Amino acid sequence: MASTQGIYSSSSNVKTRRSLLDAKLSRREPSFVPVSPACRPVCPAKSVARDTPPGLSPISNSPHSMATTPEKDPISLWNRYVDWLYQHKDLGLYLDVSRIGFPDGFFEKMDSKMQRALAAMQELEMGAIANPDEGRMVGHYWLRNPSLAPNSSLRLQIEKTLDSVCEFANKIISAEIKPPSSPHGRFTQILSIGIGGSALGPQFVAEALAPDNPPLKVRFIDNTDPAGIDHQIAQLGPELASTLVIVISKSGGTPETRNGLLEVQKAFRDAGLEFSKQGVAITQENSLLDNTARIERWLARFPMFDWVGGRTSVMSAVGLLPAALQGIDIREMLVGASLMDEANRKIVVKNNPAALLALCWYWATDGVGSKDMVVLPYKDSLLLFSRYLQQLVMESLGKELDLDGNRGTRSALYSNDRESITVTVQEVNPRSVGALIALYERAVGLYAYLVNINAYHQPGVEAGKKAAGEILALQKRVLAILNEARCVAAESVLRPPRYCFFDNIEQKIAFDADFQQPFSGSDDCLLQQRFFFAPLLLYLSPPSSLSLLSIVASLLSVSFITMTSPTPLRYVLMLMNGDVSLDAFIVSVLLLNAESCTHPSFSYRPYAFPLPSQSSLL
Ligand SMILES: O=P(O)(O)OC[C@H]1O[C@H](O)[C@H](O)[C@@H](O)[C@@H]1O
Repeated sequence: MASTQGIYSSSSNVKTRRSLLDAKLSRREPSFVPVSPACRPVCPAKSVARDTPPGLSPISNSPHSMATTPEKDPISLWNRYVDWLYQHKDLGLYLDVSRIGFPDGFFEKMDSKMQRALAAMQELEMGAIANPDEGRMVGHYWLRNPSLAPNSSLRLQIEKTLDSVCEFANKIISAEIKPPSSPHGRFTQILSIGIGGSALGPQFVAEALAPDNPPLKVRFIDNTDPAGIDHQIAQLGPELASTLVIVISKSGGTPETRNGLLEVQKAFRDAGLEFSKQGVAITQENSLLDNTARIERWLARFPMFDWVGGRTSVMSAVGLLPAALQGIDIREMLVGASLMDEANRKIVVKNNPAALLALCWYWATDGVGSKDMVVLPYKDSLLLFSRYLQQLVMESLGKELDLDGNRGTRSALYSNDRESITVTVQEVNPRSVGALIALYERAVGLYAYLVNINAYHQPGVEAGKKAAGEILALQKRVLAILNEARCVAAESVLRPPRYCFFDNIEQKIAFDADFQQPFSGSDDCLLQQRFFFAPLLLYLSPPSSLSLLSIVASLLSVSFITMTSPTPLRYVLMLMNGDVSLDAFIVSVLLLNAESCTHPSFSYRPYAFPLPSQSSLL
């Protein structure tokens, strides 16, 4: 038996307990998933869901109660459990919503809204343009039942891709396709490079379902942190020669993924290996990645369809290929998801687990996302389900991620008036994992309809990627200036100079004062060209903005900044590199007349550092 629990906590309440709970949490790491729809206040002035319809009594005995106090009497609670328990016998899946405090009549009150949501879902499944921003259909449900695809060409695409995934995986596992220079004579490792929707699904499936000794072991590069990438490559060591590198990117142009690819390709070159003989791309046709893979003649390419969103792509080649290579029965996963989809089409809410979940979310969060959802997997192998759900819910329902903590048994939670939902599967196997994924995908879709938002478009994602392009260009210009200074300095002294001054840096790089640094902290997007010269003190003059400073910080991979006080309008910002000790400051940046230090990218703390004059340093 394996359970996962969704618990609802009001943000402020949970926040105060965060540090305590953070310390206690270990393997059963919860994820906090806001279910707030975008563009709505998090704290509602007035509850939408809790308006008890005329003639209905809230659960609490007190007529003045908000009906938020869950049922406490054990017999009533038992009756509630018996009344509401949803069971899917073929899937061995149980959904218990009895500890959500909705009153009698709530489901009836919501029925017309839910019926509209179900009808919209039906249209979506029939091929409606559910993502109007991009003029796209939304078809992840067809992936597990191609006969539902709105036309035969889409159906064939799905079936052909599934067949080719299975065929390729079999050939790799049986060593019919092998790496050119591996002493093992076959592929033994997978290195998957991708981020967000192109990483979390495959990671979850691997953690949940991979056998102890899979035919190929999988590793992931899912961030642009150079240390993390180096670590993965170092761990592979000589096995790089028998590693299948799968690069996953729907758009084919995500900078983080590209950085990972460039670093891995460099490792292949350094080891005298030919990357193209071991590289596989999963991406949309004609994307940058697709074209690169085609021109460089990589080992294989698999399509990602424009009608599948990244966060719901785990049943496409994105999730299926890595899973099949680990010996996971992907057809069973698809069967599980398809059976769950069938259940989720039922119009009687009590018989429809996704509708039940969506309505409970609606109730628990007042229909305006007034609480955060905490997901606690009670089974280690489902640990990553919470991370997977974070992205699914966060990107679909569009609120920033909030981290908080609550832990305890269900009854402890309940006695503290925490509402919760428990999903239980009899066994964690491909079928039940497929079903879990399908359950939440649909619940998110239905909930989005209930709160009147579109779960399928992604405003901000493309804008974010564009902004990333701008910052990369700016970083290059800053880097050129820093490197120029390094060359000049290197001519005059044998060891790296301790202090450096940069005049007119903003003019030199044509820095736009309004530029908003879209990333925080130490994103390092220029792995290939890292600035390796590290002066002790770096002066920027004239006054530079904190956005510019943050770019310098990212180039130097610094992890935090401190600020001197109390000199008004005069700041020394200490940038400290994570891998040096406190007394070995890598660089500090002197900003004169800097703007107010309230930039959200950094945390500041007073640091008693004497502000030296330039002459005393030289
Ligand atoms: O698959 P890609 O196009 O490389 O995108 C990977 C990921 O990029 C960002 O993180 C987006 O927020 C995600 O929605 C997306 O899944």
